[in-house]
Amino acid sequence: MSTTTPRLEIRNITRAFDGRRVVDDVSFKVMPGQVTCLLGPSGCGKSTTLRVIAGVDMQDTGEIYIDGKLICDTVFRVPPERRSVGLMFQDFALFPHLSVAENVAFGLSGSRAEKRARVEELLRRVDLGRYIDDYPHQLSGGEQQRVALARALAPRPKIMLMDEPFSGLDNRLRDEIRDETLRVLKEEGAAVLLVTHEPDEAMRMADEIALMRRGRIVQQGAPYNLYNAPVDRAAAAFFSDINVIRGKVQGLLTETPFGQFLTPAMPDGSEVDIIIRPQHVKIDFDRNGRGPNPTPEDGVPARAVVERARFMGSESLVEFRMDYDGTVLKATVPAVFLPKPGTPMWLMIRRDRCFVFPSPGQGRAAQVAG
Ligand SMILES: Nc1ncnc2c1ncn2[C@@H]1O[C@H](COP(=O)(O)OP(=O)(O)OP(=O)(O)O)[C@@H](O)[C@H]1O
Repeated sequence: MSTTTPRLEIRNITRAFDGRRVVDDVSFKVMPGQVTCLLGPSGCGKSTTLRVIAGVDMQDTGEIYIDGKLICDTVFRVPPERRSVGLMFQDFALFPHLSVAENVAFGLSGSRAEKRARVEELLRRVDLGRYIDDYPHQLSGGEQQRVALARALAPRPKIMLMDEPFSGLDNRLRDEIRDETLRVLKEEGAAVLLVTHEPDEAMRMADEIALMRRGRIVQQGAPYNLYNAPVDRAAAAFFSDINVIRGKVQGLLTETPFGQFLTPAMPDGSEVDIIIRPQHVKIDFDRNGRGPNPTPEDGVPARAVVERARFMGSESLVEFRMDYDGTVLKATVPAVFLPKPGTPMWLMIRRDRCFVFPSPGQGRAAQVAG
C-alpha cells in the first residue's frame, strides 16, 4: 500500500445551485507528479468542481486538502491566491500590453534577476525563448497558449487546474500542444487536474481518469482500466462506439447468436446486454455458406452481410447487417478493408473483451465470465 500523501484530496464535496446538486458528494485524490483527468459530458459539474478547488466558488459541504493540510471546509477557508494552485482555462487571455517576459513574470515574487532567470527557464522549456521581448499579438494561438502555460507554472504551483485548455486550438495543433504541455508539466513535477469532455484527450493525457456523470464520480482509475473494465454501459459507450447484443439469462448462461455466455451474477430470466467494442469483433470469410469453427475464445460465429464499409484513416469501419435479427453490428479493422455491400461474412466476438450489464431498467452490473 502506498503511503504517499496526495497532493490534492477532496472529500465529499457538494455544491448546489437553486436546490439542484451540480456536484454531488464528490471525492478523489490527485497524487504528486500525476495528471488526473476529470472527464464527463457537458454540464456534469466538472468546472464547478474545479472552481471550488481553486477557491473561486465555495462548496456547501466537504473538505479540500493540499499535501494533507486542510485548506477549505465550510468554516475554514484559505483564499485562492494562497492555495498554491495554478489555473489555465480555455480563454487564457494574456495581458496584451505586457511583453511575453512580463506576462510570464506577472505572478512572480523575488529579485529582478531571479524573476528573469525563471522566465527564461520556462520560455526555454516551452521553446519560445526567442519571443521573450515580443507582445502577445505577434504570436500564433498555439504560441500564446504556451506562454499562458509558462505564466501559470512560473510561481511553481503545487497543483495545476486546467479547464478544457486545448479546446480553442485547431485539431492538428492541439495534439502537438497537448504532448508538449504534458512534457513541461511532468518536468515541473506539478500535480495536474485537467477537466475535459473528450475521452481521447483524457486517454492521451491522464495517469488517472475520474469519470463524472450528473455531479457524481462513477468510476476512477487508470485509463486502461476504465476502457477495459467499464462500470456500466454508459461508461463503456463514453470511450468508443459499442455493439450491444441482447440475451436472456437461463440459469448461469445467456444464449446468443454468438453462442452461450456464462453470466452467473445475473438473475435467471432477466435480459442482459452483452457489449463489445467494434475493434474486438473478428471477421472471417464465407466458405460456401459456412464460417470458421467455434472456439472457446471466440465462441460461435454468426453470419452477416456487409452493409457499408468506410476507410477512416488509420482503420476501416465495416457495418454488417446480422442474419439472425437484422440488427447492425460494427467492426473496425486496422487496415484498408473495404468489402462490397452485400458480401456475406462471419463475425465472432472475443469473449475476454465482452462486458455484460443488465438491459436498461434492470438491477446492477456484472463482469462477464467465460
Ligand atoms: N453559478 C451558477 N449558477 C447556476 N447554475 C450553475 C452555475 N454554475 C454552473 N451551473 C450549472 O451547473 C451545471 C454544471 O455546470 P459545470 O460548468 O460545472 O459543468 P461542466 O461539466 O463543466 O460542463 P461544461 O463542459 O459544459 O462546462 C450546469 O447545468 C450549469 O448550468
